[in-house]
Amino acid sequence: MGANQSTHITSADPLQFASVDVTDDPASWTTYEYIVVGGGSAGCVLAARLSEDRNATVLLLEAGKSHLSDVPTRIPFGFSKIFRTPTDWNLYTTAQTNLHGRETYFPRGKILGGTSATNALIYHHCSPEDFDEWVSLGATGWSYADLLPYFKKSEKHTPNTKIARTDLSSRGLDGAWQTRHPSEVAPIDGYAIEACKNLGIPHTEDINTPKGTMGVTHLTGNINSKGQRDSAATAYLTNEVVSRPNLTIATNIMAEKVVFDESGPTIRATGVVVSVGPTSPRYHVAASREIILCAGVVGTPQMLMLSGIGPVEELAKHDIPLVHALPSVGRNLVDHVSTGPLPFRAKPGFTYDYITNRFSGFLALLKWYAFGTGPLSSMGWPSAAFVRSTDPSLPVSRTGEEPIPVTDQTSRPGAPDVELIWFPMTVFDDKFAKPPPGTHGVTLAALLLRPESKGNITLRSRSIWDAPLIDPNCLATENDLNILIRATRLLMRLARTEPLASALEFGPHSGDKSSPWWLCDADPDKVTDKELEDLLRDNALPAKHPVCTASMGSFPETSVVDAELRVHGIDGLRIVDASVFPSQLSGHPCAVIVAMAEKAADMIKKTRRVL
Ligand SMILES: Cc1cc2nc3c(=O)[nH]c(=O)nc-3n(C[C@H](O)[C@H](O)[C@H](O)COP(=O)(O)OP(=O)(O)OC[C@H]3O[C@@H](n4cnc5c(N)ncnc54)[C@H](O)[C@@H]3O)c2cc1C
Repeated sequence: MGANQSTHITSADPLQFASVDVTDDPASWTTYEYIVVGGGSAGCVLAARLSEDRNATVLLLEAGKSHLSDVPTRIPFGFSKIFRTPTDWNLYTTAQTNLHGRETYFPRGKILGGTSATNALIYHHCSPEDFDEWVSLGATGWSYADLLPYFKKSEKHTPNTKIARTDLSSRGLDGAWQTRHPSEVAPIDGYAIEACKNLGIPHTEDINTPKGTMGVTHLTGNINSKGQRDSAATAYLTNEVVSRPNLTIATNIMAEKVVFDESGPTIRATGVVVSVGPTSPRYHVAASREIILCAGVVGTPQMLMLSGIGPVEELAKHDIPLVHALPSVGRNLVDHVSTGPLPFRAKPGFTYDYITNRFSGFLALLKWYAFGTGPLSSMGWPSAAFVRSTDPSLPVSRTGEEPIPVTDQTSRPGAPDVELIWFPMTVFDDKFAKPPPGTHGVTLAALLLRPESKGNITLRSRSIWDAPLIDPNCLATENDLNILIRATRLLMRLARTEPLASALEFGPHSGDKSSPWWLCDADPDKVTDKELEDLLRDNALPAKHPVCTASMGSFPETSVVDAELRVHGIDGLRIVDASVFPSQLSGHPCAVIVAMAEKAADMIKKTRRVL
């Protein structure tokens, strides 16, 4: 099937859209104007927007399967059930020196919709101040004011004043991507919110406004009117979009590398090599205007390096011919760091632990399927508190003692560096293992939102089929560790604040660190900072928000793309995904990535009109 034929979603037969690798002459390859690599959170937006112009032919390449008729990704509360399945890339970090050498799980979605189809559904603009920092780092045109129209363009928000008064002047009401509060949350949620208020954390009705993100809030999620997840694929790849004759969507296809025309005065990206397995034939497909990499924070730098763009020494290590040296490719990996799950015992009736019982779980599934309601329509983290670890009003130390020293890492004084969250079930590890029958609990966690520590993505081999080495370098600085120690003690205080305290059950303070409940029972005035440090080194995890591995900036020595998201020194190649963030946001990144893709689509369309 060629570029001009009617298409829907094709799977695993590159001959339907690409040319067999019989010649090096791109003129003989199947040609599209735009090739979008990676049908994830950003890629779906770009494919949909660029193909609005019926004269533009667009090919979307996705390594994972189609989202159509995939049920697990539709269940809002069930995202952890996707972990380590074929819908996930099954990635792990390298041994983390500062986490007692642990290799931690690093989930990423492998399906149309990408990680927006497998994440925790939290819709967040993040802090307006974060984007001021972006501008100061060379990302001209990416201030919060610049992005707000695209947040609005992408969102279709349905308010629910019974839960919170969202600020409709800052929210999109007729965009593609649905957001709303879940119709049901576990009772423990209200207790945690009230406890936050009693602890001195202000209540914020809507954190997605120019006023910023501080305070405790009911989160909005990407949930549709049927209580199902709305991913970038379900939102943007509608039946109308998928049936456009100028759009080809190819799934179960790996994009291996970009190829270039180096014969002219500038280097131009001309095509992509694809395959369906490590030993399958290679196929070529050409782009007459642009190739847009949307393969995510891991896939994009891996592809760039395999294509010959990256740090000279890294390419040389794998005998990859250098096309263009860009030392920042794969560098500057920053992820939020979570305390990891910290379970606290709850009294019966407050949590969703009962759905781990097979019969109750089945009833919950039926309820969700038939009515779109019940626990499975809820979000894992339906509310959260955004705070500053340096806030002198918050109890982050033992009574009467100075808190462990930290220096401020926030983007600006109005932005947070810590997020407190609560999951209405007992989780003993990141596998979300089933707790023993009869267990009732809430799992608390804190996220370090502005780590100083930076890691990198490097190549394991010169094959795209070998996952690259992922080193987020968690807790590499003392300051990162100390902020998380303050946050952990704050969580302990929150648990012992009414009315949450009355919904939980505490045992006597004990030194038994082998018990999963030791932090629950530990007295926040007795536990030492050293004990909390040991806990974090044993329990902390990258918080699944990695960014910056092909960052935006003005200089090729320190960044990979310019403010128009064009790869420095290469014509016809852009990057649109989490890898281009100039710095880490103090919040959840998916809404920003979708808004960024909306803005990028406008930029690309404008170029097309000019040419
Ligand atoms: C468990 C979890 C929970 C999270 N919760 C939230 C949350 O609640 N809110 C929030 O805002 N963020 C959350 N995030 C983070 C957020 O979802 C991601 O940062 C975001 O979706 C990344 O978007 P992206 O476009 O950069 O990449 P992705 O959405 O991951 O898209 C990349 C796509 O490229 C494809 N791909 C990769 N390599 C290739 C290749 N070589 N050839 C072809 N295709 C390829 C992938 O299969 C994927 O579809 C969470 C993440 C995880 C893992």
